[in-house]
Amino acid sequence: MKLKVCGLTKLNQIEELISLNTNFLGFIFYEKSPRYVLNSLTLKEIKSVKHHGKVGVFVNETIEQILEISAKTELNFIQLHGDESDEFISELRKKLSHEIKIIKVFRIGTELENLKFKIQNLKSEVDYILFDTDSKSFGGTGKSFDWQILNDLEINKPYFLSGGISEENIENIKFLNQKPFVLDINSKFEIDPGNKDLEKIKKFKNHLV
Ligand SMILES: O=C(O)c1ccccc1NCC(=O)[C@H](O)[C@H](O)COP(=O)(O)O
Repeated sequence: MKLKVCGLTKLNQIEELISLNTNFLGFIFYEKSPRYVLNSLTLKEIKSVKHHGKVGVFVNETIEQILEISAKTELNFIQLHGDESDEFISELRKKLSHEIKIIKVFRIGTELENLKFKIQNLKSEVDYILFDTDSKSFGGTGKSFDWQILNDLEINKPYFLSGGISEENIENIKFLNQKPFVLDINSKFEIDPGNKDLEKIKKFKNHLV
């Protein structure tokens, strides 16, 4: 399983995570997040990060903004974390460079009825799925959802698992029929929002081998 560390805001921590072979680096471009990256880093600084797994996280952002930010920062993945429609994704795909992959987020809350249908009818324009816990703040809550729900789904794309992943619950991965392609960690590995606890991340990485 691969690892994504999301909500990065510090260049020295990013460099250390790269040296630890972290597979995906998540940058949040959502102003309301306490991990909004542009409060700490410039577009140029994000561009200067040399890595093939740079993920930009967007919440109900316009296509123009996504295109502008991804071009200026040289993102490799666009994570759509809001309520983006199929039409929006198709439009974005047409305009986005084909080297950039799209991750569509499914936030899991109490509304489970349409989930099966949505996953089965997912547009081919989507390259990866990410499952997170639903909340008013969209993400970064540190709360996990009931992973058993995933065992009732036919997941036809590689998926990222997120939402409160920590050393305490990682063992439960063994109960999943289809294993995640990537584990996405965030607030459970922070000293404060955007400031990662690298020692804790190093320790966690031992669970992935
Ligand atoms: O982390 C945020 O502040 C955030 C805010 C709004 C949308 C997405 C956000 N994070 C995106 C992620 O991919 C997180 O890793 C994911 O939500 C899990 O976070 P956590 O529950 O803290 O492990």
